[in-house]
Amino acid sequence: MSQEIIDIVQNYLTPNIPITLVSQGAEAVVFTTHVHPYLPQDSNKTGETKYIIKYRPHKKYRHPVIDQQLTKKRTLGESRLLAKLYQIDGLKVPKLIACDQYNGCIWLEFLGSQLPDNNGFSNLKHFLWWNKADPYNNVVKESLLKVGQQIGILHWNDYVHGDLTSSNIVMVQDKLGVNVWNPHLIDFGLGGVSNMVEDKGVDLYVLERAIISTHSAFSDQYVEWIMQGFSQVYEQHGATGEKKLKELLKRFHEVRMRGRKRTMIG
Ligand SMILES: Nc1ncnc2c1ncn2[C@@H]1O[C@H](COP(=O)(O)OP(=O)(O)OP(=O)(O)O)[C@@H](O)[C@H]1O
Repeated sequence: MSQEIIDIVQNYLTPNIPITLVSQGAEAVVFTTHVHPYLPQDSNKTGETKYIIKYRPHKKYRHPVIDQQLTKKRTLGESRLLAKLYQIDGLKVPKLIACDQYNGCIWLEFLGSQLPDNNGFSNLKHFLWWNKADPYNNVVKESLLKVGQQIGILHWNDYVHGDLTSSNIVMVQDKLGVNVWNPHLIDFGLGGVSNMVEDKGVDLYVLERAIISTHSAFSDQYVEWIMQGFSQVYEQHGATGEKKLKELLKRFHEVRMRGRKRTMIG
């Protein structure tokens, strides 16, 4: 990780906003902080509340003007999308707190927690690993049904994720029950509006591949539960929902077949 990028972000934020590095992806560098971008400092006296700062660094290989335009477009695009998704009934995504498109920065609500016994951050991938000793327990089943419902709500509203891996689903423990986990969808950098069954089928396929690659022994059952939850959302919408679901499942199957053929041929 380049210290240069951390210094740029720290310099931009000023030393009043201490940051901790979380990850460096292809697109963005992600930090946490305990300081809210515009509320008074004492609004987080206990220091319990954390925020995410997602920063899109300058890409040296791009022309500076194009780079600035792209950064602005992508930062604003992800922020607008998140703001819209946050308003959809039942859909769980992080709350957008602030957006500085000129500096490529988004502030978000921090979701999730560390899993017990050093099992890592509570994304779906780690959550399933954490449960591997009893892989089909009821908490896993209920959680995967809810994962499917989240994707169902997203797709039913004609939005797609674009990078639906098990790391981009964060499991948030319910305040009222230690065994209740509510999946939230994060990282909408490649997301957008789409009513195309192809885009939705690809979302489902990407998640299926992610689960097969990390939890192959249990993936059939896991994907079945996710698809059960997904289908429930469509079935709630009567004949129209059933019809759309049928088309979508057909395309998901086709995307899967194409993927298998590609893997076989190489
Ligand atoms: N709202 C959030 N709450 C908690 N953790 C988050 C949040 N947003 C991002 N993260 C953490 O930061 C990581 C990277 O975030 P994100 O996926 O949005 O960035 P990215 O650069 O697109 O990543 P990648 O290229 O790896 O997909 C996530 O996997 C997650 O661990």
